[in-house]
Amino acid sequence: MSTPDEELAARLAQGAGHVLLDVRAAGADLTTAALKDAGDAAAHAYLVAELARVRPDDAVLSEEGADDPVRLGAERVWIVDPLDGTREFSEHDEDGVWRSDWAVHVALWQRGTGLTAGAVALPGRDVVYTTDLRPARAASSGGPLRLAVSRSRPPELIGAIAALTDVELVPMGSAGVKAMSVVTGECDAYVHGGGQYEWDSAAPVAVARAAGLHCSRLDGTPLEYNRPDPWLPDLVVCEADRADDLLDLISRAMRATAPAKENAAP
Ligand SMILES: Nc1ncnc2c1ncn2[C@@H]1O[C@H](COP(=O)(O)O)[C@@H](OP(=O)(O)O)[C@H]1O
Ligand SMILES: [Mg+2]
Repeated sequence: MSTPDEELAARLAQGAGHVLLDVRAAGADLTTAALKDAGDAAAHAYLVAELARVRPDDAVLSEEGADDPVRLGAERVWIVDPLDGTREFSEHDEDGVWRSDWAVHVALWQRGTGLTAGAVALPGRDVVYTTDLRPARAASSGGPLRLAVSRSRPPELIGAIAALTDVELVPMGSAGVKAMSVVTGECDAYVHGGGQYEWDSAAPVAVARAAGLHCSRLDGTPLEYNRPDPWLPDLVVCEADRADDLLDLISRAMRATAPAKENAAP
């Protein structure tokens, strides 16, 4: 049974997704930059208006809004990324079809509990993943470790992991899409380092945790949300029973990249 907050998260993520599909359909004549801006702005406006209407007492932290410090004293904070994978939203694939690896993230953080509800919509694929809906997860292939990685800026760490073990890199846009690829079993893990913000991972982590997956910082420490500085630069999402092995592999890969950094020219 889903809670009212879970139902709301799903409805808002789906609603913002419809707004984004409309923006893209109407924006054929826009430049890529203008299309990205229009999508970010329209999805943000929809989300904050709906939250103000149905949850007027809750605070909001959105990638596209000014950060209101009232959230730091709030009991309930909606952490939203109106358009994650903005770049992919504005691009076509090699067949000339609009790319579908972008997402809308809606998560609820509550004081003392952390992330309590969340939804990740993939509007280009007409699917919404939520904290109360557990899709059947395809079994692990047993082959190389299938890693979901950024298609535009794969972290340096990924190369170091690939040097230590047999991996299959699966490039795609959007943190939400990558995390959901682990939820469905398309990939074994999503490993990210080098930079991100709370809104990039809050809803994906809420959904992945509800699906029984391990989610943490790369050093295994907890992901914490609604911090004064929303910078949350790294994370790993993977099957719970391979978390220890993967965290050990990440630790060795990080040690392998560290000397190169120390010796690098300033
Ligand atoms: N090094 C970095 N610094 C800041 N944000 C980053 C980042 N690497 C990835 N991200 C953000 O994480 C999301 C997924 O990126 P990617 O598809 O490359 O994995 C994107 O969010 P937005 O599209 O909402 O900006 C992107 O901006
Ligand atoms: Mg994002």
